[in-house]
This record gives sequence, structure tokens and C-alpha cells, in this order.
Amino acid sequence: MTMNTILIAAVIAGGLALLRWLRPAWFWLCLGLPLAAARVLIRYGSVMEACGLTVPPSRMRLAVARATRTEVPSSRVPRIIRLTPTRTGLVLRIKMRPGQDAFDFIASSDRLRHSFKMQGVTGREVKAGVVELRMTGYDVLKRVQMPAKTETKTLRIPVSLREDGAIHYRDYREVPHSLNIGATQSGKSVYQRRLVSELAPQPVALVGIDCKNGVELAPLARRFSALACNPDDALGLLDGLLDRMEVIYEIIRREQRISSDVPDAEITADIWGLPEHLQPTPVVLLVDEVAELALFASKKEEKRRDAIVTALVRLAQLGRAAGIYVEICGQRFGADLGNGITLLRSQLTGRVSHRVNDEASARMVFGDISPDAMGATVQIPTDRPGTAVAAESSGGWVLTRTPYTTLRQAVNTCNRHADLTPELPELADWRPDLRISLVKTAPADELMSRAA
Ligand SMILES: Nc1ncnc2c1ncn2[C@@H]1O[C@H](COP(=O)(O)OP(=O)(O)OP(=O)(O)O)[C@@H](O)[C@H]1O
Repeated sequence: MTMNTILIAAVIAGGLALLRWLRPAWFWLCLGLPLAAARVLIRYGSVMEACGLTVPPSRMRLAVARATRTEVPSSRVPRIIRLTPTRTGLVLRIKMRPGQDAFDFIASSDRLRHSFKMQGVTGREVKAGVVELRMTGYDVLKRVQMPAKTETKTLRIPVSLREDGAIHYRDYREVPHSLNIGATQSGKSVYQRRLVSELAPQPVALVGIDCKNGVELAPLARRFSALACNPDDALGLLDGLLDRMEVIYEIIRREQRISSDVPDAEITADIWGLPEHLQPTPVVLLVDEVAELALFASKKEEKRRDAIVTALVRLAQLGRAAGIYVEICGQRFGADLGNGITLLRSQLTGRVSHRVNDEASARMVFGDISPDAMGATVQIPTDRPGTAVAAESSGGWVLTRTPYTTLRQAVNTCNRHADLTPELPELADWRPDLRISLVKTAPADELMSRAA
């Protein structure tokens, strides 16, 4: 080999390594995909056999072999129905042999991952007798890039990327209320920013309660119909939302006009069945740092706290039909926050948990759903903020990561869509004040010494 050849080979290898590091998605599409597809197809039979995913030959074939004195037939390998390449990996559909179960494949996913040299393998049953293995070719959660094409519609937004490369949607009509918890610096606020940025272009009213004095939501105020930055305002705002809910129930009741000769299809029990001109704007209520609403230091504050928790429980129980959806965010959300919290939690079907530091916190989100999910939540590494375990509507759970959205990007999105902000008359008193304070802020230490 000449020196030139060695040099060219070294440059190509270096270039590929750089491409793999900088643009893993491009590297996958250019080189990884054809190699991986060939590897899966060539090794398929032997891998299935090595992973114990074959079944013995049928009695008929054994009998024929005995009768004809031919060689004993080998074990039967499940048949490949389809191998589909995707932006992030491969999807393998397999027709299972009699006696096999999707669980056999799901339990072998780690062995399959190693055998096919893929980053991750997850399995699910598609229909009776058919299992789908989704394989990722590289670590898609390392640098999250959402696909350009998404199936977004009103109140169904792409919020994060799943570890199998698919999009995780937050669908408010399917799962009306949700809980999002995580330790400090785990990525809750970025997740919330993403929700706001995706909802901003839609015909939806955003209402916020941010007891961190509004530091997270106030910059996004131009797209918010109402905002409360302390527990007193929060109570007033929640009462306003309850009033709105009552009015909407009245409208639905009036429109039902039930009599024995009205066909079923014309009777509605929520806002989505109302004629378009009567349909109220759906409201998404975002509550940041919920524990601040549940804590109290005096008798007066305890009364306020009870009223707030009761209002939240009522909204979570009855809000869906009136088009009011609740998204609660906090570091912990358990019985230690007092009466009514577990009742409220039981109404929050959607569960997302960013990294938490102890199993007790993980149990507050997934204790009643899946012990595996609890373990996965505690194991999220600290150098991967934004990674979360999310419950699926089908009952399982999945590891996801939100694309990083800066506060500046979220503010720009909200400002761009400020004209879509609906006026909610019941919440007029909590409409954010958009006037900019031009008073020069004194240094923090000076302010504190003045206060002392
Ligand atoms: N999806 C993400 N991708 C990359 N980095 C992220 C992501 N989400 C969060 N981070 C990083 O983690 C930091 C903390 O995120 P964030 O403020 O959302 O955490 P938090 O859980 O709200 O913390 P706290 O409870 O203390 O407010 C961010 O400043 C950002 O640098």
C-alpha cells in the first residue's frame, strides 16, 4: 500500500468519525442504515436461534422426515413481514410462530440489541401474532432533533422525542390532565416552555399560575390570557375558571335539548359536540411549582390553601367536558403536601417524571402505574437534563427527552402569536400587565439590605 492510499484512508476514516460525532443522524442515513439493514437480514436466522426465539419443527414435518428417512428439519424461525428503514433506525415486523408471545421478544430486546449491533431495541405487539421491533441506530436522545414532519393538530402537540426515535405527543383531548415532576435542574421548566411554544400558534387560551413570582411564565405573558404569580391571585384565578366551567356546562345543557326523538348523535356532553359558533375556546391551565400552593404558615394561609386544592380538584374532575385542561408541575407531589393532594393526583392521568433523587418521589408519579418506570426515573443521569419517563396512553411507559428551548425562543414564539390570545371575561382581573417597568433595578444585595 502506498503512502497516498494510507493517507486517503485515514482522511476518510477521520471524516466519517467526525460526521458520526457531529451529525449522528446524517451518519446513520449515509452509512449506518444500509449496513445495519444488511446485518439484520443476513444474521436474522442465527440471531433468532441464539436468542431462543425459534420453535421446534411441527409434528407433521418430523413425521414426513421420519417416513422419508431424510434429515430432521431444523427449528422454525419467525418470519419477517417487513423491514422498514426510518430516520433513526429500523422497524422490523415479525410474524410469530405458534406458541410464541410478544413478551418473548420484548424480554430478549437487550440480546437483540447486542446481536444486531443497534443502540436500542423496543418491542410491542401490533396485532395477534405480529410483533414489531423498533431499533435505533444511534443515541437519539443525546442531541434531540425533532422530525420536520409531525402530526400536530389542535390540542395535540409534539413535545419530546422517544428513545425509539418516534415523537411523543401531548394530546389534551385523549389525556386531559397531567402531572410533571422532577428534581431541581431536571428540565421541568424547559418541558413547560416547549408546551407553551407548541400551544401558542393554536386556538387555545393559556392560563398560568407561577408561584416563583412569575419568573418562568411572566416572560411569556403576551400569549397568556391570565396569569397569577402568588397564591392569593391563584385562588382568584381558579375561582374565575370554575365560574367559566359553570357557564359552559349551562351552554352544553341548553344545547342538549334531550327528548325521546332526538337521535344519539345530536346529543353532546362536552364542548366538542357543540355547534361551532357556540364552542368556547379550550383553556390549558399550567401550574408551576404546585407545592407553593399547598404549603401554609398560618391559619389564614391554611384556609386559602384548602380552597386552592379544592378548586384544582374540581377543575381536574369536571374541567375536561368544559374544555379546561390542567398541567401541574412540581418537584414533589405526594401526601406530605397535605389533604386533597392524593385525590388531585388520582385525577391526573398523564404522568411525566424528569430525574428525581429518591424512589419515594418516583413512587408519587409511577407507584400506581409501573415499578419499572419508577426505577428508570431514578436512573436518569444528571448530565441529561430534559430526559423524562412518560406514561403512554396504552398503559406502558417510555423514555423521552425534550428538545432544548431557550426562554428567548419561547418568548419570541409567544410574541409572534400574541394576536391569538383570547380574552376570557371571567379572568379579566388576571390578564397579565404587559407594561414594562422602566425603573432601574438596584443590585440584589442593596435591595435586601433596604428590606432588612
Ligand atoms: N431538554 C433539554 N436539553 C438540554 N438541556 C436541558 C434540557 N432541559 C433542561 N436543560 C438544561 O437544564 C437546565 C435546567 O433546566 P430547567 O430550568 O428546566 O430545570 P427545572 O427542573 O425547571 O429546575 P428548577 O426546578 O430548579 O427550576 C437548563 O438551564 C438547561 O441548561
